Amino acid sequence: EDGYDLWLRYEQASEDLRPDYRKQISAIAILGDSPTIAAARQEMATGLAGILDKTVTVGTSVPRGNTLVAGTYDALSDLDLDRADVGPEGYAITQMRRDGRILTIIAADSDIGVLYGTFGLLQHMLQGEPIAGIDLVSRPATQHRLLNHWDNLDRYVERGYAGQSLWDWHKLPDYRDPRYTDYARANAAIGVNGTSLTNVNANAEVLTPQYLEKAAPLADVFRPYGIKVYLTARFSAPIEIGGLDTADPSNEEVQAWWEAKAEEIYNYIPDFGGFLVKANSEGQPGPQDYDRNHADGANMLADAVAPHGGIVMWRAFVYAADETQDRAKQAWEEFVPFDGQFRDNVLIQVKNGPIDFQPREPFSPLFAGVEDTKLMMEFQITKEYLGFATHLAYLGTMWEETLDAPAQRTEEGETLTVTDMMVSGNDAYTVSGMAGVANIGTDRNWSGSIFDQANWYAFGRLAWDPALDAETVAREWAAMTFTPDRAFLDPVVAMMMGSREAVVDYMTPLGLHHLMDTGHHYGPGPWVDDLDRPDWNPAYYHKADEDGIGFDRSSSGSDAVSQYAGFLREEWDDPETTPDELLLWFHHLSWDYEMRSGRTLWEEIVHHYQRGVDEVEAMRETWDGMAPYVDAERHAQIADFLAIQEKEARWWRNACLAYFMEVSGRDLPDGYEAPPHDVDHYKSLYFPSAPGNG
Ligand SMILES: CO[C@H]1[C@H](O)[C@@H](O)[C@H](O)O[C@@H]1C(=O)O
Repeated sequence: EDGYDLWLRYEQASEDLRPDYRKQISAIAILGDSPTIAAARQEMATGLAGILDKTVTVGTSVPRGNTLVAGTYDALSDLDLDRADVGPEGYAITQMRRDGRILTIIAADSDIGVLYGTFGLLQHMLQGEPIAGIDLVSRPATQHRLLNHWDNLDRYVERGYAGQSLWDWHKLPDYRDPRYTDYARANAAIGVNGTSLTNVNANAEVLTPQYLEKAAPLADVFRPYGIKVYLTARFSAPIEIGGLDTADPSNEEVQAWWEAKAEEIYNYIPDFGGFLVKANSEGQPGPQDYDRNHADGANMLADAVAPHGGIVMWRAFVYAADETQDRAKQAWEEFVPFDGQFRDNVLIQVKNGPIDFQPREPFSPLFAGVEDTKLMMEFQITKEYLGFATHLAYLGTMWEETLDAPAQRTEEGETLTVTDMMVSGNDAYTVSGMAGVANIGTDRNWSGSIFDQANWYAFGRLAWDPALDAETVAREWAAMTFTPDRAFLDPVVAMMMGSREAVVDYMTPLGLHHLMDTGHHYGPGPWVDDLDRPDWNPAYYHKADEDGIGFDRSSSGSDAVSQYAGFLREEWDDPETTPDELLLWFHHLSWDYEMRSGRTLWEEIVHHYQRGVDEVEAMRETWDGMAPYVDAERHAQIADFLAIQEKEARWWRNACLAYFMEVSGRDLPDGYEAPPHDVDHYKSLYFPSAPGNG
């Protein structure tokens, strides 16, 4: 057991369920004849053979007996079904009795809906649910559900902790690694329908014929699984590979170059999804280099792909040239003035928080800042700031917290969440999307650790249905990855549900952020204060001195709080009403500030760092007790990684506390163990061979 099969392990159903499943599914047919239907047939055969533990053939016409039958409503017209409102990608699964036999029916409007429904039924069974009387409809809430790979053409993955890039450009186009198919299956199983193959720190080369020829077979492999290929567009490509001397979006030659380039790409990949762009951020070229704005840049690319049905995802992760202003405010300031000026096929892709994928941030104020601009969520599945692949941190809770956060109030007093803002508009489905920065590489288990697979899974599920709760998703995943046995699921799901908060506690509690060491972003570095840009330094973010700690973003500080809706501005402007979780994000407070708990701020900080370590100890204990339910190989790897996590949770706790003790001149309150070393020791540690550096 090496984790390769992800959520597609198709273990046989329990003794309680198997006889009944077998009785209700004595014959199987999937009607239709596209490559997508063929993929559904193949998946159904493989899946049911495992679950029912018998040889399974999937026919192409409705057989006799208790039958499972799948197809589009058109293909199933003989059955005269009531059509459910499943939309272009959704499906319905129902049961009915006909002529004394049981029919289990998967129906959809499209072939891809049939494939999603196939996965849906298999997953239902893998999660240990009965199928008698099954009656469900599932359709995605968002239209574009994409993985973003930060993969370089030399197969190095930026912030990747799971080996090399899957895309073997050297052997493409001639060799189509079977792994590409498994990647497509795993993604289709969770509803992901797009993949951007290359790093947002883009290399223009990928747009040359040499690479397009290699990207085309990837698109061919993914197509039956409903997955479109996207590429990152380097804004200066017209200069680098086009021989022009400018990339100015108002220049007609530049526009014509992109139009021709789009045309060329669509010749290789007829259903190419479009471009993902990082511009004017961290040294990437962009329209501002020519005194143009984000809308000018995005619209030029949007016009080039529009005739072919493509979209542009333009990232809002920007760094303003003015490095003295609060970085948390920058995206809002660069995008809100252009609200309403972006083309219809442009989505602005916004990181969940205003800074950068920290263990906890408030949601990005952009989500409530624009009215006539389509926004899409960007989550980071790869755990750049949450312990890479070794630390167990289930991110479903973090994403749920963002998606469900109240963001705006209507005139009628109705509260709208971030999800509401993201999918708002007349036809939410057609104007919305979610992107996840992939954690996938060539490691046998794909994600660098078994539990990191849960984050890939949760991303897909929440992109499909942002209203799902994180616990349900964790349960689904754990049941399919290990066992639906409740004696395993209850403790393990509880462990997953608390895991991200443990990381917050031992890394950056109470609204602290960006305390990691520079470059690798793995270990603690709160003392770092000498990097070129002020806003690269942890010291810029925590502002700890002998009097207090925290970043004042209230109306008397940077006033970032005013980028939020009135009801939030009011709540967060005052430390007394700001929730503890965001306290030091918005306020600079004295070490003696009295917390709701009755502790002083200093005591509270210490309490959280300790709690984080305790929590990881408890996770190890939980996992030790799970040995009877998990194969030895996976159990041991997870146990080893938890041991690493505990060691490093202590490292974070001790290093941060030693540093804060030094700047504040305080000792630890009674009952807490002092860090074994002073801060100089932690400063002198360095982290060798960190993967994933930018
Ligand atoms: C791709 O660059 C990344 C960079 O490695 C990462 O450290 C930062 O968090 O975010 C950047 C971004 O999101 O563009």
